[in-house]
Amino acid sequence: MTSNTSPQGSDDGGTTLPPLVEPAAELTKDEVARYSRHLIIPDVGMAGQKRLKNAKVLVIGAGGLGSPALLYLAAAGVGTLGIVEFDEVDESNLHRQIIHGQSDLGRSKAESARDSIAEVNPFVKVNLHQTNLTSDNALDIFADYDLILDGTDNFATRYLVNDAAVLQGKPYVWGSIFRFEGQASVFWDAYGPNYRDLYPEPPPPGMVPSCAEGGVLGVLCASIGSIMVNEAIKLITGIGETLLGRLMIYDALEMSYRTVKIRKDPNADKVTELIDYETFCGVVSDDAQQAAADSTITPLELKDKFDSDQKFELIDVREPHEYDIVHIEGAKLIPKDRILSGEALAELPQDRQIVLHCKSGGRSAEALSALHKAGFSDAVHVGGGVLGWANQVDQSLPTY
Ligand SMILES: Nc1ncnc2c1ncn2[C@@H]1O[C@H](COP(=O)(O)OP(=O)(O)OP(=O)(O)O)[C@@H](O)[C@H]1O
Repeated sequence: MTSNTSPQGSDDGGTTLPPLVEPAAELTKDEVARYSRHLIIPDVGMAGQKRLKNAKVLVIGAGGLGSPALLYLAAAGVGTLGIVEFDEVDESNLHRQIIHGQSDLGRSKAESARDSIAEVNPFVKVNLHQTNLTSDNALDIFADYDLILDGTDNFATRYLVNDAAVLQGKPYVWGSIFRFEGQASVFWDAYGPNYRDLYPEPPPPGMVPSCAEGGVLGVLCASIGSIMVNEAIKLITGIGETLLGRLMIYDALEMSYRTVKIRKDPNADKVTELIDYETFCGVVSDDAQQAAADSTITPLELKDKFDSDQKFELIDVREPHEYDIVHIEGAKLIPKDRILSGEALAELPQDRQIVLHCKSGGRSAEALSALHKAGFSDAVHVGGGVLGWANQVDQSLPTY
């Protein structure tokens, strides 16, 4: 998912920090052999590798960013890794979530990640937290770790991770990806800015498409995930200059990157407690929720409409390239933004009911709210969208 706004600023260098973790007492003979190419880098050396061994890193999400991050943290010799993940491996994950493979389809992502880590480095202890990270469990889970790495894809979890890290005085490595662009930074309220200094407010619901809606180049996950691990290693060992106070922006199409300064906002409200982040981020806007409350039909009800020869107009509000992947026979494509701007209203028939759908129901709910306001009071949308149709009505269709 991409970021809230385009940050402005100039870069004037990174931040050197004290090592986060004390060194472990010793490395075994096998560990010395395994990490020998690290040990002969003077900046890392025995002390740095022992710090990695003693480090406890919590990774939220074993998806696009979490996959390369977990593999490289494990390979680097981070002694304890925690994984927070509730989801299962889906076929559409495999082009980028390289910690999972074909035989893991349908398995718990957390368990699949644990098994891959054991292959990469059996010296790593892995703790599984097979749950959704929420305001109720975040502080308990974070308590056992030195450093948090956020590999998730939604704003509610990002603000939650930030606030829990602030409350516990812990550093937090953050990354985000969308199509060909990636961003990364380090937040540590005790020494510099936190995520809220960069993005004080979440974007309006529906304004920033997710990777599931907009797509992502698989290899971008490796580029940004490995930069996040690089930051984690520097924080743990105290070497180099971190991205604390800087935002790195990477463009894989242009093959360019830049960093901009992030300033701590002296007037920002202090984080004092965890809140309801779904509401804070308005995952679906109030207007859309209200519009959808009385005007949602199921994919099976849409099929009944087709079967009973009812007069209605089915409008697909996704983007043209999504329509090319899969669409419902008879649906007319009018992308959501053309409805929200009012531009497409004149194209809509007045003599029949309008039925909207998108991929899974979020965008069509936003468009539905606009249609109700424009006077199309009997318009409805299809909960579950084209994915629901493909799962419940026409299983021959592909999903994406
Ligand atoms: N609050 C949360 N707690 C635990 N895991 C989370 C939370 N929010 C997101 N995740 C996980 O973070 C991962 C993010 O991965 P990614 O951005 O590649 O998206 P995805 O959900 O796997 O795929 P897609 O968005 O294409 O369906 C997912 O595996 C998701 O389950």
